[in-house]
Amino acid sequence: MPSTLWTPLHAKIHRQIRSRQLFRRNQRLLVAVSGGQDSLCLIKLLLDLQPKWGWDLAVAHCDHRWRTDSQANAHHVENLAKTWGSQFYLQIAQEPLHSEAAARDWRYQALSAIAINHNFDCIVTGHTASDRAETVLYNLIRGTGADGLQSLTWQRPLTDGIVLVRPLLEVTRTQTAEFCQEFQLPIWEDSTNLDLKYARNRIRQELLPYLRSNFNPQVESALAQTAELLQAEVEYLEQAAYQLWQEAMTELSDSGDPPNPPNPPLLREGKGGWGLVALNRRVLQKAPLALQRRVMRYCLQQILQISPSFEQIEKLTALITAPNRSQTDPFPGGAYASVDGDWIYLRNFRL
Ligand SMILES: Nc1ncnc2c1ncn2[C@@H]1O[C@H](COP(=O)(O)OP(=O)(O)OP(=O)(O)O)[C@@H](O)[C@H]1O
Repeated sequence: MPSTLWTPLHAKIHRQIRSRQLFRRNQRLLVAVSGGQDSLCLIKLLLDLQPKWGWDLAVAHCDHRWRTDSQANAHHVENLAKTWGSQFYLQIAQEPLHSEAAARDWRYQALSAIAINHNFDCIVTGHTASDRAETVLYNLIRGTGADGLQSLTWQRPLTDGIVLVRPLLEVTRTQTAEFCQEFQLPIWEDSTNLDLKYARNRIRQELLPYLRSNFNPQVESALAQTAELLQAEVEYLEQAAYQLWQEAMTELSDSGDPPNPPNPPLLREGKGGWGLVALNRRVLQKAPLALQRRVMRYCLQQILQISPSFEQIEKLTALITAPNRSQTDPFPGGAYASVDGDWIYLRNFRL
């Protein structure tokens, strides 16, 4: 990289990394670079901050093979890595990936594989405040709760001791574009970003500009701020719900055995998950609805091995106050829940 000019953005990111403890000194960082403006801005900032922090930076690129220019894109990033003197790792999809969701899943697997094979415990991506705003809108429209709205977080565990870090979450796409222009970074334009058949592109190109001109010129930052606020609230709720879950399940030993079936284990683990969960209703009845729903979601996740729907969670939550002997309709796969006195039993007969 030609210039080591220190800009306000350098200072901001340096501060963020320190105050949020995103990275350690001398850490090995695997930076995911697509070649677009956000990840080029990211790698440039990290390369410039590198002397202060002593990081060992490497570049990873994933070729989804979904565009005719994807191989050329990969070469472009490889050449850039060479000019920066950085190690370069490439993963190529075995077959072309055409849906956004499939591409994302494969990309995280591919990045994790590089990290595991080459001893990195941290993968860094260039997600921005604009991505955060789009995610808030996208998930709001789909009807996810607070968890979906806050889902782009600064840090999240990916797999096997590898953490994903997103240091640009308070930087907008306008800012990354200006930064790339200032440093003349050679952006690889992704033609699919313009394709309006993808919901995300319609949010980016149609919905957000509409909201900006008709409701709030700062709508991106406002939505990103909403995600930031919700992140802390979801973290708090998760901790409280986890504690309640433990209490609802451990009450058994304090209050004697549940009536039926006699002496069941609280959790019986089968091949792919749990076969039986027993929850104490008296413990759950004292808790607020927000926590009751979360506990029921955990249980269904364990039993059904999928992310449960709103209706499924509501059905199970209703059993907390339902009359004795109440029962739910079967959940997918045949699992069902029933009330026996102070206890809710959730059974999955497949396990
Ligand atoms: N093909 C890829 N190879 C490596 N990393 C990628 C790739 N695609 C995306 N990423 C990483 O995921 C982040 C967010 O992905 P998104 O799909 O929003 O990428 P994008 O629109 O291509 O963004 P960017 O402008 O950073 O290229 C990127 O900033 C980058 O760090």
